Amino acid sequence: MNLLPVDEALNRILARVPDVVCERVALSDAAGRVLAEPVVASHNQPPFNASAMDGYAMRAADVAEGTWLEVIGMSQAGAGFAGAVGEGQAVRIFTGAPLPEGADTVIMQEEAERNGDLVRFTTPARLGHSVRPRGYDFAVGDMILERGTRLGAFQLAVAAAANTGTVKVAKRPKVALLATGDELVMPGTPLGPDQIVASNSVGLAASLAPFAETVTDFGIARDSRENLDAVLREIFASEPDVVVTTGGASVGEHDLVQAALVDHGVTLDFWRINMRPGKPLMFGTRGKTLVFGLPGNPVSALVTAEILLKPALRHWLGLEPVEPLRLPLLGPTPPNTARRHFMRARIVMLDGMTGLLPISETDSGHTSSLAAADALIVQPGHDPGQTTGTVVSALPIGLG
Ligand SMILES: Nc1nc2c(c(=O)[nH]1)N[C@H]1C(S)=C(S)[C@@H](COP(=O)(O)OP(=O)(O)OC[C@H]3O[C@@H](n4cnc5c(N)ncnc54)[C@H](O)[C@@H]3O)O[C@H]1N2
Ligand code: MOO
Repeated sequence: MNLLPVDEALNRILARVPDVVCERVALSDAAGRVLAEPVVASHNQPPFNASAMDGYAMRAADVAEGTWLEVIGMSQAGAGFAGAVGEGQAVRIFTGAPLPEGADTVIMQEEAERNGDLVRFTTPARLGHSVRPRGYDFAVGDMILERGTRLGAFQLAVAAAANTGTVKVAKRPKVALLATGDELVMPGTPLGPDQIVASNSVGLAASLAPFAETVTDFGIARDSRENLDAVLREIFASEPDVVVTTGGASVGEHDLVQAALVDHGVTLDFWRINMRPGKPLMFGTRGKTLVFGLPGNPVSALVTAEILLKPALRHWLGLEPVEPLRLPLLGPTPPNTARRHFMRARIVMLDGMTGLLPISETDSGHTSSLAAADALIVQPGHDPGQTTGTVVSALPIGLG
């Protein structure tokens, strides 16, 4: 049987991903989005030399043990001292307030002794101490955030600090999901004889949502061409960017998905990959729409989403690929078949060493073991099995 190598499958998918399309959004709507244009500082931060402490500002050279300085005024955040600090003088200052002209150092109030308008210090002055110089955080023209950065809490905060009102981000794809199978019922439904709860679309929706503008679940199509055709018509009429079906991808008589997709105008690029789980995955395009036919087995569906779908969506948004981890095995791995194996594993600390604890369960219908996994060990085809301590590659999973 002709099975496509995993890397070639991924390259063929990535080749079909369109170039990043930009859109401008308010910073307040940008959480989780990926920058399509860098954020560049248009002002200095802090905009002026600022105190990092509540205390006193003076010239370091004037501070000596027992020497009293005259307190000539106050500098508060938002209301700096208008004058200048001269020899033998100090200004009461608060955190974030502008350092007055003439002053070069701040000493915190815990190290000051105040007597009326006079102040002296219990420690020597260190020139420039407790002063944040103008532009110390970032200066005009600095690239604060690169293109391809995902905007999390810290990135949004620095963009806000840089006075950014809107950002240019990558437009996200609209994703359509469809489960197929006569045996499936929606989660929460009492099970009848021979029925199985449809779990794939719930998992896939969560997996893909961080990369998508919308993830629309088109429910369950039955194993009849009539029903499948009706749902596919509805899906394609909604003009999705990415369609993901699960089930019916294999060779059984009820595996109708491939023929139906082709009849609905999908050009099949490949079917069947040299990986486990996930062998019967199909991929094609319909115009600009990417179409993934994932296997029905729940572990196969969610693992192929990690290995092939999420990298495609990352590429869509201009995000760099996730680098594999290199970690020691905390238990042995068994010999592999000819297919590249993405083996479930937990990342744990054992005897002070962080490593990969292989999960022995390899069945592609065994969902509870996948729920316990943090990573997939990448076991090459024909790997003879590795001993504890061997450093191997693994992909972190379940991350946005
Ligand atoms: N003769 C062969 N049989 C099979 C082969 C093969 O090469 N020759 N490949 C096996 C492999 S590998 C996989 S993977 C599966 C994939 O099969 P399908 O994509 O056709 O999936 P189904 O038959 O529709 O379902 C398989 C399994 O998964 C359950 N399922 C389906 N959809 C869902 C869902 N949305 N949520 C939860 N569970 C779902 C379904 O009930 C079945 O138990 O084929 C092997 N067979
Ligand atoms: O590829 Mo199937 O996913 O091995 O069970």
